[in-house]
Amino acid sequence: MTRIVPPLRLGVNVDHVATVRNARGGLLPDPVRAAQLACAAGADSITAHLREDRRHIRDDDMRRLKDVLLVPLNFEMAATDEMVALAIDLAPQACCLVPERREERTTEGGLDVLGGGIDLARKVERLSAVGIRVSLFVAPEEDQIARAADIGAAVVELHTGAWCEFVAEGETAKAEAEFARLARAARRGAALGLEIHAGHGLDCATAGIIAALEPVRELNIGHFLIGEAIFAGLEGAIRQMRHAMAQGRAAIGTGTAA
Ligand SMILES: CC(=O)[C@@H](O)[C@H](O)COP(=O)(O)O
Ligand SMILES: NCC(=O)COP(=O)(O)O
Repeated sequence: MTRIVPPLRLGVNVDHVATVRNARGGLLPDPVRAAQLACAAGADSITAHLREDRRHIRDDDMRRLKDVLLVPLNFEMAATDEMVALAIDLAPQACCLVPERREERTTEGGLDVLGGGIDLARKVERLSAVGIRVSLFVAPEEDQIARAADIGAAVVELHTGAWCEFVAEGETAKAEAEFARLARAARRGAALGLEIHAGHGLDCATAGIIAALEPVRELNIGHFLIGEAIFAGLEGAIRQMRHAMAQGRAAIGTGTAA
């Protein structure tokens, strides 16, 4: 019997186009132009993280993205009152609530959904009430995922950063243990009715591996693609990524998937 494997979407994160722009001031390179190119190359959605310190994406970038995109915009943001108000005003198709610390170099760890209490639950409710699909960016911890379902999130995005670091450092045993945690978390979330996304630090190799986890429906990838675009162009980088994801997905049901 033929297995119908659900498709895997690619969300392209354009934050680090803005990082390069902001290194010199001015308007170039423009993350909105990168987003349009990414869409032409086959991105299913665009992700942008409006950090509280505006170190890369800025408010005006979010407005312009919302104005021009024909694919869903995934607004990544800290779970603060300021960001919730901005998101409600902008009305993107999706919001991903992430933990944020000013002094961090990049997003460390997952959102503490259990510790977020009623305040986080209310934020999820306010965003959902205006039709925004809410995702919580979490470490692969089953109790956090169960709480995400309890407070009405539609999606969890599993933080793949620790796994990718172990892979890059050649820490094979740690990488295998972390991947097993991701696989368990994905199954548990799907069983609770959550849609499962994954992202952070993925490259073609790791994306190809995680693509073979059937419950995972979307990967959000930025830093690698924007870096690889220097060598292969954005279209070329996205083509390579799509190929890696398709190969990983094709392994499902053949007995060769992880
Ligand atoms: C939450 C997340 O994984 C992405 O937003 C990614 O972190 C890119 O932004 P930073 O590199 O600023 O964390
Ligand atoms: N949510 C993860 C994301 O959008 C991209 O993360 P990265 O590929 O830039 O590390």
